[in-house]
Amino acid sequence: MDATREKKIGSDNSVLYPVFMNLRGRRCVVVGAGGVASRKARRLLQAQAEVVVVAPEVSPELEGIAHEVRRRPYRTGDLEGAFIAFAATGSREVNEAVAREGRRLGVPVNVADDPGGGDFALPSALRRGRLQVAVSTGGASPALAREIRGRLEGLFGPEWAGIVEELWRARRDGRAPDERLQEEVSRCLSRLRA
Ligand SMILES: C[C@@]1(CC(=O)O)C2=NC(=C\c3[nH]c(c(CCC(=O)O)c3CC(=O)O)Cc3[nH]c(c(CC(=O)O)c3CCC(=O)O)/C=C3\N/C(=C\2)[C@@H](CCC(=O)O)[C@]3(C)CC(=O)O)/[C@H]1CCC(=O)O
Ligand SMILES: NC(=O)c1ccc[n+]([C@@H]2O[C@H](COP(=O)([O-])OP(=O)(O)OC[C@H]3O[C@@H](n4cnc5c(N)ncnc54)[C@H](O)[C@@H]3O)[C@@H](O)[C@H]2O)c1
Repeated sequence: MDATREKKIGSDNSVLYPVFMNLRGRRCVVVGAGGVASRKARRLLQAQAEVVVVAPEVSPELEGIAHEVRRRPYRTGDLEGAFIAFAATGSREVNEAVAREGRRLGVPVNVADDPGGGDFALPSALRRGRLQVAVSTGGASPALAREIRGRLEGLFGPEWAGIVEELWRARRDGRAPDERLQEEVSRCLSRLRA
């Protein structure tokens, strides 16, 4: 195995590299169609990715999300043309096979049942429009990440979506945020102090 590949999630003191990735129009292959695969596919849809689902049975919800459904077990070749992939079946062997194909093709793979086996892990994230706050424990405790995210939900009200949208518009148009907007940002920031 390639030495750079041996640095696995949680296996040493390195931390995962935090990144917000632009997946718009990118082909993302999701292998599996249970609760975990569906959660991942939902977020891919929000990112406007082109989702390909591979699984023997696919729920109507996933059918609605998927750009393409391959209604059968995974087979080698399914990752061809993928930008990234998700191994989220209930079978360790199948998930490992997906990870192997990813390594061969240079396609990064998220492996749902093995915090040490994947190329990237998903954070627990809250979303208010364009604003996202993401929490990761690097596979140490997904339950803790979810718990922390849950507490942050209460801190960030729905008003943040509008504020960040307005900031985005001003930035896009090359305008400085006006005084009213600046005051609103300050008010919301001061409410974040616990
Ligand atoms: C954050 C979140 C994002 C997402 O997936 O969207 C996420 N897991 C979430 C939920 C969740 N995970 C688990 C349960 C059921 C039990 C429980 O509650 O503990 C639930 C609850 C549920 O499913 O409701 C158990 C679990 N998770 C992993 C394993 C494998 C292992 O550790 O061996 C097992 C044991 C499986 C088993 O034995 O059955 C692995 C991973 N899970 C990760 C992310 C990555 C590390 C993130 C980090 O540590 O920061 C990583 C490494 C890979 C990845 O998937 O990227 C999402 C919360 C979303 C939210 O609600 O905000
Ligand atoms: N990362 C996480 O957040 C997290 C959370 C909970 C559980 N898990 C792990 O994720 C995995 C999936 O969990 P789940 O609750 O979605 O399971 P599930 O049993 O609901 O779903 C498994 C899916 O895999 C599909 N599948 C089985 N064999 C396949 C094959 N050969 N090719 C393609 N698809 C196949 C099934 O059709 C089904 O859709 C489990 O291994 C579990 O340990 C991960």
